[in-house]
Amino acid sequence: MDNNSTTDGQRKATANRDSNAKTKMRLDEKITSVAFGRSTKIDSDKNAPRIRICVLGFTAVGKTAVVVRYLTNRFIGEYCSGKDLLYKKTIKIDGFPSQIEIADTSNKSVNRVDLSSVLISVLRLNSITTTNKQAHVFVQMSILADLSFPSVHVSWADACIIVYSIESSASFEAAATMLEKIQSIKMPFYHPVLLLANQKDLEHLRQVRVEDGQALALQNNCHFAELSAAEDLDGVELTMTALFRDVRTLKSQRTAVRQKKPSLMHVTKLFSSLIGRSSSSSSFNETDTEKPKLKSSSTASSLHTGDECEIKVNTPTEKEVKSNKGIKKRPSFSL
Ligand SMILES: Nc1nc2c(ncn2[C@@H]2O[C@H](COP(=O)(O)OP(=O)(O)OP(=O)(O)O)[C@@H](O)[C@H]2O)c(=O)[nH]1
Repeated sequence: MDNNSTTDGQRKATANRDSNAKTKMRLDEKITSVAFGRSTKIDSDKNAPRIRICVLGFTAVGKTAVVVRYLTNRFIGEYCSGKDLLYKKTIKIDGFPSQIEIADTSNKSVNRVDLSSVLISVLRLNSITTTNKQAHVFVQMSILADLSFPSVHVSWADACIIVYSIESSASFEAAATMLEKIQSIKMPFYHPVLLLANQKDLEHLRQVRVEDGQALALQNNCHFAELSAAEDLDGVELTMTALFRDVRTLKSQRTAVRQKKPSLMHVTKLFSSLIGRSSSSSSFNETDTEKPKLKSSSTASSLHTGDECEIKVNTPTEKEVKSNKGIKKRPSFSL
């Protein structure tokens, strides 16, 4: 009995030490990791563009292993998972700093719906005939499967990395479904996705051919790489950097387009000046050369106050009219 409790105590102490070591590993090299959704100060260049990545995939395919490998250059073997984590680091891409934020999602996350408990309540609620019950459960299951999908993380991200393992065809099928869901969330915009086949070192256990991965990536217009987080440090580095570069280029292109887009103010001004010009040209053909100015003034004021100010400078106010200020006086003749 005593022996057992001592062993338990020792096991707990070892587990604590291990988890502390893992946390330490995550926090060095200026990497911050927090629960997804919490805000932290980033110890970095605030002007550097931000790149947000969401890593998702089937259970135990090496999502955390890939992220930690990229951020720390290390492969540890066992990772404390079970919750969604957000890693932050400032890196240089082609010599320019970028703030990288990587959301590492976990299928065991307590933040998302606890599938088993919801499923049990669904089954309890079903007091109908067996056939109907089966159909019902099937529908509920598909809804629940959707609830487990990290839609919030995907919407938040600029790009996604879907990880599967070459030794698990189930993880490959899950990756295909996730790809579809991402496209449906991000439509109609192009959203960079990296389809990452991990655990390449387990060649003898391979279930997914490299051609199948390539074909799926091609069908969905996304990046593809097959590597091993355990053995291929350069591969992880190059693949991730290529994705970040793609995101950065895309973001700067979108910003440029947004800046070029005429603002509402611009459009209104343009419109009012066009209306002003057209009305003035039509009235210009009439008789009085002074009239267009007055007409354009009234049209502009109803459309845009900015133009009104400009034009009013030349238009005498009621007060000015009364005091005869601002009106060209006719030369007076005295007999
Ligand atoms: N052989 C080999 N094992 C790997 C590789 N990448 C990860 N693993 C192992 O796969 C297991 C799962 O790795 P994790 O990184 O925790 O996987 P995960 O997808 O984050 O897991 P969940 O968040 O629990 O879904 C661990 O035991 C890792 O050591 C790899 O490239 N090769």
